[in-house]
Amino acid sequence: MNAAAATTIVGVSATNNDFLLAVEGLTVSFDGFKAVDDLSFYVDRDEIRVIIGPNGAGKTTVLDLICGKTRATAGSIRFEGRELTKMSEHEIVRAGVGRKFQTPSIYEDLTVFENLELSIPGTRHVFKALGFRRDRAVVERVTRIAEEIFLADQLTRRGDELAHGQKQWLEIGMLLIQDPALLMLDEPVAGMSVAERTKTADLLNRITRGRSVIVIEHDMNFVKDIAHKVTVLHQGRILSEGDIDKVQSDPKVIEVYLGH
Ligand SMILES: Nc1ncnc2c1ncn2[C@@H]1O[C@H](COP(=O)(O)OP(=O)(O)OP(=O)(O)O)[C@@H](O)[C@H]1O
Repeated sequence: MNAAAATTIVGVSATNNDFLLAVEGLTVSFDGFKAVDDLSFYVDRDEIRVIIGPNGAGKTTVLDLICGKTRATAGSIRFEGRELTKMSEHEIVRAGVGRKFQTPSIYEDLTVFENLELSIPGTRHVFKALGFRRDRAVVERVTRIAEEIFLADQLTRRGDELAHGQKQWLEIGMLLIQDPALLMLDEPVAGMSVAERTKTADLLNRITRGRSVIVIEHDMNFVKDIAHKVTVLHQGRILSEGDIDKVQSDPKVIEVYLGH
């Protein structure tokens, strides 16, 4: 069911739990400036949603609001029926929301294996404990994720030895190993080669079985490869929304974004 249909059926507010994420009336003001202004959008289960828009449109701020880094001035963010605006960042992570920032933040002095292992919920303190041994389940889980992110043959390499694209994949893997129901990625292919972008599109298309992904992106070729639906932001509001063809041919979008 799409957002419009849900709104029609339930009337005023589409608090419909069919959606993985329902953002309604979301607003944040910084000293009176509304970076996000009465924004509503809905993300389906297993959907890849791409958010595009000019610089300063509010894209990163929307992700900051969803993950709890920034507090909303008004509005609601319902995720699997739970209200995120009232939860701390840690609670939001535990509820199943993973967020990757623009620059990779892996542990440079640890191996790929160790980076993934440390990201498994609950292993951080076990790792430090005397006599900790890796059990087979951990090894299998790390190996499975490493295969997904094209790093199966890089497990013993240190983070600082990886190429930029490999670091980006490792960070996606560090989120995937936590098995989030919603994964949010801010410009994941920035600085990647064309071949790496193609592999990343393949990776994102594979991982949406059982989870949804929100991606902020400027590279329209990449957007075409992954987007189920595109939301175009401008001045903190939705300028256009729909499939890539609809959005690309929308005169308003061409005027403020694509035509530049
Ligand atoms: N903590 C903050 N305090 C004050 N203003 C902020 C804050 N965070 C964001 N803004 C402002 O809100 C607006 C939206 O910023 P945001 O980073 O969300 O845009 P964006 O669409 O992600 O842009 P870009 O494509 O350049 O990353 C900008 O004008 C920015 O300066």
